[in-house]
Amino acid sequence: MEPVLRVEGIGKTFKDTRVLSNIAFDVHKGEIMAILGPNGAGKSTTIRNIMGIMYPDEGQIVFPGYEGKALPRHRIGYLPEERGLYKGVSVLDIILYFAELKDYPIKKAKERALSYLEKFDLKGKEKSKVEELSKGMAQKVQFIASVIHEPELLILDEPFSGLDPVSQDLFKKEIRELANKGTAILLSSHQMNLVEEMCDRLFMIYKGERIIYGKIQDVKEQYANYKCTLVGSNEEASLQALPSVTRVESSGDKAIVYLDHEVEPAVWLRSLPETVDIRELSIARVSLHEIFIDVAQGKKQGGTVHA
Ligand SMILES: Nc1ncnc2c1ncn2[C@@H]1O[C@H](COP(=O)(O)OP(=O)(O)OP(=O)(O)O)[C@@H](O)[C@H]1O
Repeated sequence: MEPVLRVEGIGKTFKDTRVLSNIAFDVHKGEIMAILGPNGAGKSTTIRNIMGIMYPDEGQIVFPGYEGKALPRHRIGYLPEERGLYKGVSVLDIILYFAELKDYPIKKAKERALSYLEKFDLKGKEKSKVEELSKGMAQKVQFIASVIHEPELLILDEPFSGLDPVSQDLFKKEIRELANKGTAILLSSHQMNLVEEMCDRLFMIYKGERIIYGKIQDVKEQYANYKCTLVGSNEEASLQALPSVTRVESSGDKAIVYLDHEVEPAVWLRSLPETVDIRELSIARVSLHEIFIDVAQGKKQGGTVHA
């Protein structure tokens, strides 16, 4: 796959605090690549280095299609973490202003803006001033402004923060459609469960360092053991004593039984003794969030998984 952006071993220190160490990943055409990590992990600092808002102390940012040339800003769309649009300007004018900044044809931009406003439930708001919009509406307008010029690379810093679930779904759908049309997308989030279903690859960062990098499916296969959620009257100790159980978390009649990496769910189910009381049972892989907690707490070794 064609990389549109290559981050090569960047490091950054503020005063005497090291906030990024040897961060390296690619973003390919047509994929959604997520930088995931908790607050303060270094996601925005990584993005600001890519955008040339600040410069890395070590390593470099490379746009392989533009070898040796300056950052191709007109080919990049950027939704910064700090939201903010000129408040006194109308919705349509602000979007067209962004299109003009990127040298995008205004007539085409206007058509695209109107179609996006309709898609995002903002039809009729073209002439409203930004200050008259709700926070979520303003965020939709800022998103439109970041994609109006059909960027090759789209960088979204925490695109879902502050959105209600319906708007989150709208954004998720739109981001997926853009990737399907070939846009390379890099998005950052600390809401792992939200991006779990939509990203193709991920880079998990913790305290400025990579802890996992790879395809979402490979990460899940390598790190995500199965867990069995069980409702029934069972003693925690008796569940803990079952074969291939690594740990049990129980609350009342509900228990989550975490299984060894090697376990085949069907084989494990057949091995359960008749003494286990089962009123409800489901088996699923643990979530990215749980993988992250385990790796960050040193319970599992992180690394690159067929990146
Ligand atoms: N300009 C700066 N000067 C000094 N320290 C900074 C600066 N910018 C960021 N940092 C520090 O770098 C670290 C990483 O911050 P960053 O904003 O990249 O995290 P993040 O992963 O985006 O977090 P969040 O999810 O909270 O937005 C933090 O410890 C932060 O305090």
